[in-house]
Amino acid sequence: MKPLQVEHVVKQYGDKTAVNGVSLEVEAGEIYGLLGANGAGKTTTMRMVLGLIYPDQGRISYFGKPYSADQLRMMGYLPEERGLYPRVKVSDQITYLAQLRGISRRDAERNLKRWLERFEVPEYYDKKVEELSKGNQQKIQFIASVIHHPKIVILDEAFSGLDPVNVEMLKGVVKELRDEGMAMLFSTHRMEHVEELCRNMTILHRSDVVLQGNIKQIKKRYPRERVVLRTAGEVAGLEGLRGVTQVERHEQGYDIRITGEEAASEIIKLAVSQTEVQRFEVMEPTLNEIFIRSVGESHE
Ligand SMILES: Nc1ncnc2c1ncn2[C@@H]1O[C@H](COP(=O)(O)OP(=O)(O)OP(=O)(O)O)[C@@H](O)[C@H]1O
Repeated sequence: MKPLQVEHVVKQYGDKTAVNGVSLEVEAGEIYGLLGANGAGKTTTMRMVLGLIYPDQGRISYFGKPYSADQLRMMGYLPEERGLYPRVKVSDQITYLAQLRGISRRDAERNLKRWLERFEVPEYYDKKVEELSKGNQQKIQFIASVIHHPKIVILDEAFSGLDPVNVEMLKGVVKELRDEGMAMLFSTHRMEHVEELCRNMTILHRSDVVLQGNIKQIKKRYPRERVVLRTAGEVAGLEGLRGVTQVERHEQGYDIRITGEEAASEIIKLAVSQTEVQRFEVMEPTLNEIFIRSVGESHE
């Protein structure tokens, strides 16, 4: 049984369709990317998955069953708008939330201590939330979403407000939870995080699914139109080659836009005839490029 199955869900607010027939499945041990421009329908989809709002049409199942209070206990949610009480002590707040999700106070305290150690901030146990920096509050909010060992977790912009060191730390934790079998629905505007963490994704645009599937396979469907060339010296005449549309010169070499892979072999021939080539690579499109393209295409 899949932890999470969303089938053709539709949600309307008055005559505005916020989500128009979205289907997706998240496996155990998978981080699933949910992407889309502002207003695309991501939050509405996540709220339906959480049972906070009901779909007008379609179905959502959790390990093959419809929504119930038991399902709520096996879910965790990191909302984009953080919602901790500033004046309440971290330990009181998190153990309270954990108890609401069905675990004993003793287990909650033990789990919290373990999590604070994992995040290298054990001293926060007795601190009030308002005493912590924004990034450190974010760690506490993350702990709140996983303290009860949920089987399905929804992470909305999990890394926002964190410095690069803390982003890496939280990424490490997210990967560990994935490897332990958690199913995660991961929504973000940061494509590089999706690229690194997710196997499958859905891109929504104006309430519709515009692109969906395995990220590696999706990338293979798009042409390779960028060449990275690193050389010891100058290469003259790149702009004049057939199929080359743009040449950017950098300290270490060139980034070149091409219309097809034939142009790539002309580039390497020209470069080796003039200087030492240190790196030559015809790049796959980035997820960022694919996102802009698919959202752009659906605009048209
Ligand atoms: N409670 C509501 N009442 C009316 N319209 C709503 C409501 N919630 C969302 N919408 C509309 O539904 C559409 C989808 O909104 P949603 O919040 O799901 O987008 P999103 O993808 O999460 O956007 P963002 O990236 O900006 O958070 C938007 O046009 C929004 O204005």
